Amino acid sequence: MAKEVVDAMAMQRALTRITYEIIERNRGISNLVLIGVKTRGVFLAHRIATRLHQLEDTVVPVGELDVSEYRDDVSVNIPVSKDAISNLTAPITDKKVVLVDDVLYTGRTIRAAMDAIMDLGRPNSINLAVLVDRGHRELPIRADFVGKNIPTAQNEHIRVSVEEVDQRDSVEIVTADEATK
Ligand SMILES: O=P(O)(O)OC[C@H]1O[C@H](OP(=O)(O)OP(=O)(O)O)[C@H](O)[C@@H]1O
Ligand SMILES: O=c1cc[nH]c(=O)[nH]1
Repeated sequence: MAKEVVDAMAMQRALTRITYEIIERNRGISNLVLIGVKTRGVFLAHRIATRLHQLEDTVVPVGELDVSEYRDDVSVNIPVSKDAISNLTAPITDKKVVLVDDVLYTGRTIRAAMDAIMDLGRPNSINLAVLVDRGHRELPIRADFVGKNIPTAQNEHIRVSVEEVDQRDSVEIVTADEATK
């Protein structure tokens, strides 16, 4: 059975709060680049960029990162490469990078994401924004901006749905069995 823990309004509010926190933490948004982790992190990054544009009247670039082949727990461990990042035209050296993902769990995806970014150049800083932190980290990684902390059991799964691909915005806790359906 799925239990909704964040509805569409709450997701919008969380993304708006994260946007304000990004502006505050960076004392503005000059030199900022957002990098969304596929799949749903990319859509969340674009939503944050839209809010940044509305609030600061500045277009912040959004890169798209696909680390699915590069995580260290898949059977073939291919070294992460800068080619995993698309849509970015300007160099990221000296930029303040904010990585955006929907769920932070073991931290392995974010570790792979940081490898890909460091392969591209030397950013001034990398911060992490996630919609949900569900705990159970296996690496020393934490998020700087969190939409909602949702304590979970190992055998549960967080399912994030976004309008752009799932025709609705929500966060649900589902059983591991349901997650594979
Ligand atoms: O902290 P971790 O243990 O790495 O888990 C978090 C990652 O898992 C999910 O991606 P998934 O691999 O399911 O791909 P998807 O986003 O395309 O569904 C989620 O979107 C995060 O990227
Ligand atoms: O619960 C989880 C764990 C990893 N990735 C998800 O999307 N949900």
